[in-house]
Amino acid sequence: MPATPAPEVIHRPDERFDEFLLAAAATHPDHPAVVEYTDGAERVTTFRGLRETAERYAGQLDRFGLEIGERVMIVSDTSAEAVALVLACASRGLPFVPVSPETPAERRATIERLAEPALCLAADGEPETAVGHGRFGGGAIEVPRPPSRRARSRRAVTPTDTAYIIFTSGTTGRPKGVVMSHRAVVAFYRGMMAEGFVSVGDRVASTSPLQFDFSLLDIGMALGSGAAVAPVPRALLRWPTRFLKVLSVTRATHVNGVPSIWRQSLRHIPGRLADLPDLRGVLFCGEEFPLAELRHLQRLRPGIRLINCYGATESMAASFAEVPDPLPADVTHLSIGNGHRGTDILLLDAEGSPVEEEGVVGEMYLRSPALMTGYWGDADATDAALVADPLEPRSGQRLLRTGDLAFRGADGGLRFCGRRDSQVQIRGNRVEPAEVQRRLSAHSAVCEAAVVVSEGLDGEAELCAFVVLTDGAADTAESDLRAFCLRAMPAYMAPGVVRIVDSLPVNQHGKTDHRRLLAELLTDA
Ligand SMILES: Nc1ncnc2c1ncn2[C@@H]1O[C@H](COS(=O)(=O)NC(=O)C[C@H](N)c2cccc(Br)c2)[C@@H](O)[C@H]1O
Repeated sequence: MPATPAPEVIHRPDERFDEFLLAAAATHPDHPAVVEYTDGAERVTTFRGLRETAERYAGQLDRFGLEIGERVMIVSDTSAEAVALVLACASRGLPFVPVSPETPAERRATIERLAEPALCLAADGEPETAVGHGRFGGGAIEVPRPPSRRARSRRAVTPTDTAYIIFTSGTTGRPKGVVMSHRAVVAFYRGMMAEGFVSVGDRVASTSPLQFDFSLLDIGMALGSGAAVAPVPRALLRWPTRFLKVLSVTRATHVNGVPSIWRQSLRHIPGRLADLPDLRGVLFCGEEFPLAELRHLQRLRPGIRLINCYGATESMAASFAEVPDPLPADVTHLSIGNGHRGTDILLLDAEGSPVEEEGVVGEMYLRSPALMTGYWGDADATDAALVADPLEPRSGQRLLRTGDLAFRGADGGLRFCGRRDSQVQIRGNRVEPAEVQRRLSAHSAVCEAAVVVSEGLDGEAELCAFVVLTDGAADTAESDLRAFCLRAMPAYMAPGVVRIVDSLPVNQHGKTDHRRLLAELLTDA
């Protein structure tokens, strides 16, 4: 008798963000929705419990008489309480603005000045005195000085209303607020569900801060499928033994995160990675996963499902691509696929014409119902990112101009190969630093590499490489690494400076922090 398939979660068309995430409460009320790790044990919140707490928070929010569209800033990491508050805000049409508790005060003040939230609620911390500031916990919201009541002119929440605003660092250093509607987020979630990564009863470990939309992917991937999200406490993430202990205690079947979350475990306790009996899938995004590390992970976990998820906050993500198991030795770029179901990634040249030939680099443009509404309060930046369809400008359809470069592989799948604005001219030749970084990462003695561009003594752009060696390769010299590059690329692409360092800095999202590397160069100059 074949095992009866797990009952499906029932989704209705045009669900609000919260309705999508709580759909499983109707069919699987007693299944785990959030599995938290506290003091060495798991604490489970079921879908019924999550829905009840969300309803309590929604009732608390009603007391303030806010207008649909008024923002609620939430200062918290991912937790059952924070997810419940997010659901409550979405049910009332109040865009939530997630901010990490470790966000520097000045940046938080900037985001607050830009977003002008009606409420600013922290999971814990000192009692607030400013108007609208307060705390949330246990289904209750306390705001010592509530905001003035609003005149309410909107009657109902519509799918094109804003579900959340995520502030990412813009190239100018001024945070850009990415405005995402209910319709866009749910369209992305449906595209992701079509990939069938997780099912009822699974547990998705989430390793990104709530302010990073990757955490919202994790929450949607889990709850939308009737599975549980298992937030990994930020403080434990940086200790490999504790990180793996959390995965073991919460019985994580999937782990989502940027590539750097695996680095220390792969380097120092690879054997322990083999010990996690429930783990069967890893989804990564945000930057390229160094291939040597990826192959190491595959050797330790034969049969594990590795998903390369590509995308920008402006569309949550754009594509999912399975990593071949094992990854063939001659592969130099991972596929990012061609866009998840319901999207289409166009590859266009500088003139806006389609690039058809294999191996030719173009810029990716994304056609998708999951595109952002725009950047908060920045119409010019919005118009630069959401452009008329270059293939049919008359349609009025807007595409996301990603700023990302790619080429098509032999299998038709796209290969990411850097950002348009990171290209440099060196001695008259166009160079993509990511290409040099990939070459250095392919050296057997290298376990991490990053390449930044600085100004050389002659005022020319110069490639500077920072390299972390594998434990057994301490005697590898910078000259060996430069020679390794020269064997595969023209001289102008070989880094002028090669620094061997103990580790690479990562930003608050866990991505290699190129800005900090540049700053180190300038201070040493
Ligand atoms: N898989 C890859 N290979 C290589 N380069 C990648 C990948 N995914 C991104 N990137 C780069 O990161 C940029 C975007 O940065 S971002 O806006 O901070 N957002 C992010 O990184 C995270 C991004 N929102 C995301 C990705 C997946 C799921 C979710 Br949910 C969210 C992209 O434009 C790319 O340049």
